[in-house]
Amino acid sequence: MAGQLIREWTAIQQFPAATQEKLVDLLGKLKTENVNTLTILVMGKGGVGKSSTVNSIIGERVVTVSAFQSETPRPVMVSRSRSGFTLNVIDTPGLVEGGYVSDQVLDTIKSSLGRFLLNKTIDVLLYVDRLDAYRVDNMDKQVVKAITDSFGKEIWHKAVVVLTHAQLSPPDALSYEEFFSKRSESLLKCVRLGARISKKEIQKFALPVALVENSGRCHKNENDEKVLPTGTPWIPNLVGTITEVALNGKSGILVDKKLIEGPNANERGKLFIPLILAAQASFSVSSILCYVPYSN
Ligand SMILES: Nc1nc2c(ncn2[C@@H]2O[C@H](COP(=O)(O)OP(=O)(O)OP(=O)(O)O)[C@@H](O)[C@H]2O)c(=O)[nH]1
Repeated sequence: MAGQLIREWTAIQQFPAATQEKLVDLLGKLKTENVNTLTILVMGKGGVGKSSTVNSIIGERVVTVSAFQSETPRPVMVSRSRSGFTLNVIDTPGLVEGGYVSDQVLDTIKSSLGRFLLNKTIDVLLYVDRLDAYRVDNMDKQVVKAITDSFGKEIWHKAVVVLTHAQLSPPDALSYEEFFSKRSESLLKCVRLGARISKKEIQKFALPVALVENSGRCHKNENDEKVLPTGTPWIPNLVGTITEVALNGKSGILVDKKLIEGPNANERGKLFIPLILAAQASFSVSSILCYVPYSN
């Protein structure tokens, strides 16, 4: 991991004792399965809580959070180690710019992954959105499609759908559970469409959903752990889901030249050859026509 600074994961001690205990158990589970490094890629639209979630997982403010577009240069990889175990979390910019999925942002993400992780794997994708959004539209499908086109359909084997702003009071007469299941079902439907997961394949792609409440005003239980309205402490729950996905037997996504440059990079290059040759030819012709020989 060229030039990547790996710090000791001291912020784990900032978590309440009950959370620390569960996290240490989960890291132990990974280590018994010979997983000594876990690399998590965080992606989604802008303003959905990607950076806040990264900070919540690490337990300190490692990336800037802003109500407006963040000014911290991203992608950024934060690495922490603890008792021989290394956690890498990669925060990325929002994938939508000016109402469209930005190819430029995707290219920047891929080239940064080349710097951070060449020939290593992405073990888990956190696909982040908000629980308190009431609509799923074509843009959501386009974002998932763009991720699928760049990383392959297999990335959804390693995905957790993360819904932030989880401490909400549902509208109308819906219970929290009903609201959650409606929102997550419509988002999962959209992810399956964008990822081209057919009805036959639904069983193969588990797509677990984890709830997150990054706000400092998140309710706490008697052990001082941040809890969801259902009473579940969400940090160990999220890390538990990440651990299950990491150990689900499917391969991680290898960051190789093909992924960084795109599967058809050579083909795309070939398409441009006739254009380049034509431009060169017209340049030579115009140079000849413009050449006025010097005469005495
Ligand atoms: N109440 C609440 N606010 C949140 C939560 N997560 C993020 N926010 C707020 O939402 C805003 C955007 O959060 P970020 O973490 O910067 O979101 P992002 O997806 O990284 O945004 P971009 O930088 O635009 O890509 C900030 O004002 C956060 O404080 C959450 O779970 N609950």
